[in-house]
Amino acid sequence: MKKNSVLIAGGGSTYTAGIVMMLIENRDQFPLRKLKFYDIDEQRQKIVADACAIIVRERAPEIEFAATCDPEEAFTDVDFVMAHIRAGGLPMREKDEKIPMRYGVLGQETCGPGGMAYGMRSIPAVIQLIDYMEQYSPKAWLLNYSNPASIVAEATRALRPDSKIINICDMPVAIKKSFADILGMKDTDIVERYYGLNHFGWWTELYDKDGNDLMPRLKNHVKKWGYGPAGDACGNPLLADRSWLDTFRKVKDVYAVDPDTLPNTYLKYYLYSDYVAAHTNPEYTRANEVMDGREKTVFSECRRIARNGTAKDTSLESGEHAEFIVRLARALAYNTYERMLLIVPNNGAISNVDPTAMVEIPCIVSKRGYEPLCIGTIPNFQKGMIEQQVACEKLVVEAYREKSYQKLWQALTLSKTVPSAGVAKQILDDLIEENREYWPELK
Ligand SMILES: NC(=O)c1ccc[n+]([C@@H]2O[C@H](COP(=O)([O-])OP(=O)(O)OC[C@H]3O[C@@H](n4cnc5c(N)ncnc54)[C@H](O)[C@@H]3O)[C@@H](O)[C@H]2O)c1
Ligand SMILES: O=P(O)(O)OC[C@H]1O[C@H](O[C@H]2[C@H](O)[C@@H](O)[C@@H](O)O[C@@H]2CO)[C@H](O)[C@@H](O)[C@@H]1O
Ligand SMILES: [Mn+2]
Repeated sequence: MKKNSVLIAGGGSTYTAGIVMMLIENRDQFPLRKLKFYDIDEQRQKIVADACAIIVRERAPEIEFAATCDPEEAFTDVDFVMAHIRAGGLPMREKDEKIPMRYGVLGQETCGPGGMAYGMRSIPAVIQLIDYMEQYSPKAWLLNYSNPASIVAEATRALRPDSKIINICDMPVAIKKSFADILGMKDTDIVERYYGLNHFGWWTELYDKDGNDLMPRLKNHVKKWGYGPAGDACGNPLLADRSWLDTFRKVKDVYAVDPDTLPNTYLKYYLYSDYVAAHTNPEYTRANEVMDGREKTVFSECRRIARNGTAKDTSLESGEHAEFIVRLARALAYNTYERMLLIVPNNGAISNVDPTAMVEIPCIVSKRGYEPLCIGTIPNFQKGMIEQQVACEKLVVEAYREKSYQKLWQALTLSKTVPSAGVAKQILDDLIEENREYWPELK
């Protein structure tokens, strides 16, 4: 079996250690020869890298490990780049979330004005990663988690159409784990049909390996509990965070709008934007929760490992985020023909949606890349929502390319989360002020 060289871009991410654990645990199926980290923040990356160097040394000493901020060293001799960078870091996420709330509009990492602001920062950063990869390892694949994945995907389609990049999201995988918990099954035994945009999609069919329909049982549960557990019992670590449990519960109301399908949790931001805005503390948003929670937990554990010189008793662990990206790399490297949800050019897969939209749909993955499955015609409700959202995302990318204030204003105005062009303009003007370091100067 050929051994792989993997580069994790965004080495200082709170998710990096989880991916390292997953790569080590799965090296019989996806063998590694080299593992490198790349980041623009040397100090932040060092916290994670010092711990991961110990983990690799103790558990898989045959893997050559390095962490660097030098693009040439990072991107040379690489088979896969796994990217999860956050342009502007968590402090800018906090601004994305808080600025729209000044005007009564919800603030979210990937949805609405906050998502668009983040998109304007992420586009050049992810394009830069592609260019480094193509310069130093032109045969490599870039598997990208960096958000907002929809806008990033549209930008890569428009600006680097021939590049070997696949944009992905772990939300459907995480939701599928909830389906499995609800049904008392393994998630790998559930087959799905799903379509939409990133953080904006619907399941139309879920069945088991014998072809039995799982939708009726799931719908009965969702009507009462959303995607949360029945009652208070909960073994899912994600739902230990109150805000995630609320989101999983709110699916009950999102589902009620279209009981023929099961929705992605993120649709609450579009269908219940007033409720979300009214139920968010404008002084303490999700970015604050993450800085006080996941970031502190992961970094203090990394520092503890480095201090003790061992990771034998570590609490660091991998989850579905790591599992999904490693499975994707394995399918590309070893031709497994695995069926996975990817964000890809529509190209007719959803026949009544713009062929140039970047859609999230099931694909078959092999050494030759991905082959999307055909979805066919979708109903007017989903079609209308998708078209509005695709227009927003395309306008953000056009605004970035043309440095156009007008187009970014149109993008914000068109978002289902924003009540008027006047409010859109106020939010945009504040976002421009706070993003001067990251956005092109708009004309
Ligand atoms: N697609 C998905 O479903 C999914 C799931 C989880 C997380 N994410 C995304 O993963 C990313 C990381 O999340 P996090 O909470 O760990 O963030 P984080 O801020 O903890 O880590 C991101 C890292 O990226 C680095 N970085 C920023 N700009 C960079 C650049 N231009 N080049 C190289 N490195 C750069 C930062 O220095 C930081 O160390 C975010 O974009 C988040 O939205 C996506
Ligand atoms: O608010 P955050 O930073 O905790 O989460 C934002 C991300 O949420 C989704 O990712 C989930 C993921 O689905 C789950 O499997 C687990 O890994 O937790 C993640 C959240 O921490 C979403 O898909 C991402 O795009 C968001 O960045
Ligand atoms: Mn996602």
